[in-house]
Amino acid sequence: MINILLNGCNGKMGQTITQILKEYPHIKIAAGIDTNAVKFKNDYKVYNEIMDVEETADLVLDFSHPNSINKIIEYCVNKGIALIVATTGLSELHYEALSKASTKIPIFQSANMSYGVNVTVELCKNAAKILGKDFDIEIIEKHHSEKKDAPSGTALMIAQEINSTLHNSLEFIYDRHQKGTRKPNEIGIYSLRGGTIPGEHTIVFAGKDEIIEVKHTAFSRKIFAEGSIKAIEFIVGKKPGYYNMQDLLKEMIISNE
Ligand SMILES: NC(=O)c1ccc[n+]([C@@H]2O[C@H](COP(=O)([O-])OP(=O)(O)OC[C@H]3O[C@@H](n4cnc5c(N)ncnc54)[C@H](O)[C@@H]3O)[C@@H](O)[C@H]2O)c1
Ligand SMILES: O=C(O)C1=N[C@H](C(=O)O)CCC1
Repeated sequence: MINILLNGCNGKMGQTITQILKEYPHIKIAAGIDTNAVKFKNDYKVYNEIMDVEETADLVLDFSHPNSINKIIEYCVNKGIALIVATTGLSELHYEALSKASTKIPIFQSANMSYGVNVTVELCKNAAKILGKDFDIEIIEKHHSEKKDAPSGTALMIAQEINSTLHNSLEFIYDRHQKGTRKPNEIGIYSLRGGTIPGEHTIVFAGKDEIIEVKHTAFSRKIFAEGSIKAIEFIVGKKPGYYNMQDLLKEMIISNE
């Protein structure tokens, strides 16, 4: 049995995970944490504050807000348990804190828990290696109207991965208003917000007289929850370190061979 603490349990992802975990008897939510005391029919106790949690657990799964990162890092390091961070909108300081903590505990961080998006990243990196010099690359992301951060963590992750294959030569542009003509070393990242869109990312490779688009569409939040379950199974028993979806996929490929 794997026992988890679910940070942000009363949010959209917290509730999606609560529902999906009912189909996985080997993973139990020992307790939830949420600053919003709204009463859902959770079959686990919900705390306002992680430091007050009395239940023991193997790890913390976080789908909340960047304002809780420092506290959950402190909690996991003190307890010597693993941490999975799916929250987006993190700052450089948050990443530094996660990296420091990963010398003591296993940390899994991914702006997108779906397999599909992580395969999309690989496709785009390969395309960028071949087309990067001659094609202009731009990213368009669409999400629901309640999303707090922009651009999405996924769009930033895709841009960073593409940039790393192009020797970090790209300048990130988030807004073209009054910017003038596009420069060849730019990568544009644009956000649309509306309705209940669970998530859509389109990566455009625009060349002379031709265009390639790589697009991933999430039809529901279930894909992020299913990926989180794989991340839970992956991180349990791991040595301290900083892990991500690529590590999980590599392990899956090896076990499938
Ligand atoms: N990595 C992924 O695959 C993935 C997928 C979906 C969403 N997300 C990210 O997960 C986060 C949550 O998304 P959501 O759609 O569930 O948002 P949401 O706003 O519906 O839920 C967030 C929940 O966190 C709670 N919360 C806020 N501050 C908190 C704190 N300090 N401590 C504990 N709880 C706190 C809120 O009360 C709320 O219930 C966002 O950052 C989002 O971008 C990541
Ligand atoms: O609904 C959200 O919020 C999502 N956030 C992640 C992001 O910022 O990339 C993943 C997709 C859904």
